[in-house]
Amino acid sequence: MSKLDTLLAIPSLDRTSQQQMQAAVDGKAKPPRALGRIEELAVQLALIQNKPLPAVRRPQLLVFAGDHGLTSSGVAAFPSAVTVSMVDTLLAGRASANAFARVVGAQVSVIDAGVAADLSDRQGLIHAKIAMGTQDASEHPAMDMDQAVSALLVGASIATQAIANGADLICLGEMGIGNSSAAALIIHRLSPAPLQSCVGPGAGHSPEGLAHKHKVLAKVAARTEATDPLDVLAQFGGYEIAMMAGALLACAKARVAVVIDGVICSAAALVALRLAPQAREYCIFAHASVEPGHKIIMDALQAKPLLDLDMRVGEGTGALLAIPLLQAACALLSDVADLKDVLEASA
Ligand SMILES: O=C(O)c1ccc[n+]([C@@H]2O[C@H](COP(=O)([O-])O)[C@@H](O)[C@H]2O)c1
Ligand SMILES: Cc1cc2nc[nH]c2cc1C
Repeated sequence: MSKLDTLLAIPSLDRTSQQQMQAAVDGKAKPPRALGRIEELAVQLALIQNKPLPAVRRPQLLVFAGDHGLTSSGVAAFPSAVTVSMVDTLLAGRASANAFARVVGAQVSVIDAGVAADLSDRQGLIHAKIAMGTQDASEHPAMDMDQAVSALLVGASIATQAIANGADLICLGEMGIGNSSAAALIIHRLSPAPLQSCVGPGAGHSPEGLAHKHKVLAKVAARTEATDPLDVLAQFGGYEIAMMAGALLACAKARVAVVIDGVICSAAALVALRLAPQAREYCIFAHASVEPGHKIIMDALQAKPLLDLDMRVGEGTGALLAIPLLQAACALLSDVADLKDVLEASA
């Protein structure tokens, strides 16, 4: 069995105790189903962790960073060099994700998946660079198959390590100028939906800039008819997307819940779940990105994000904001009285 086959051999979520967990939630001191989706999360976490009292005490955010050769075709409003600057900002604890992580008590790790700069001198960075950014996908596949598979496996081993170090919840996030283009192409091929409906302004675009992005991405899409998930990943990139997909699969394998951020992270989830659909039940979709491709993924995966805050930053910001909801779901099971005791006391 290849390493990839081993990673993809994920057992389906064991639902043996589902009725029992549902009964525990139903028996809490509240009107039936009155805590709505928090109740669903409680059951999901109990099944994932295989414990009647699941807990989220050591959440960990993994922010994967990578650059995209396609930016040389002018698909992004910001220059590629912003990827390095934001990696430095994340390392300095000054990005939105760091601020939110402090609020919710999460640890943050930043990973160089494929930034187009030598970052070997950066302290505190996880050095996992596969290449100095992807190839320009308008001319060539963004990466070759070996690079795509390596990135999946490296992402998986980073998540596995975080879990071995004690993380009981993994949040995924990314940073990469140009990666909304890679995400749009992946969504188009794997959902599948017309390319035009998958393309949005990304980190920001003038109407003219967005029209140019549509044109370039149509040319990229016309270069290949790939629909196989691994092939699509290799054709369109990028390294941070591949590593997030691998990390998601490793979480499912380790029975750890994994929180999915915005549109780029969700595109990585789409790749992972096309490769191993059983991993779906370990995923928590945190928030509805305003980027149009996000809703297409949610529909394709029959997922409903927890939050809708008009966000589109990335970095794992939305995933972090879902942590208190997950902790509330755990507290429902551990801290709330039983309805029968309340009713007996009132009799
Ligand atoms: O998370 C999202 O839904 C999201 C939506 C649009 C843009 N982003 C962020 O913006 C960057 C990609 O945008 P772009 O325009 O450079 O392709 C990348 O660093 C992402 O983290 C993130
Ligand atoms: C400033 C900036 C911060 C980001 N964080 C994630 N993606 C980003 C894109 C930009 C442009």
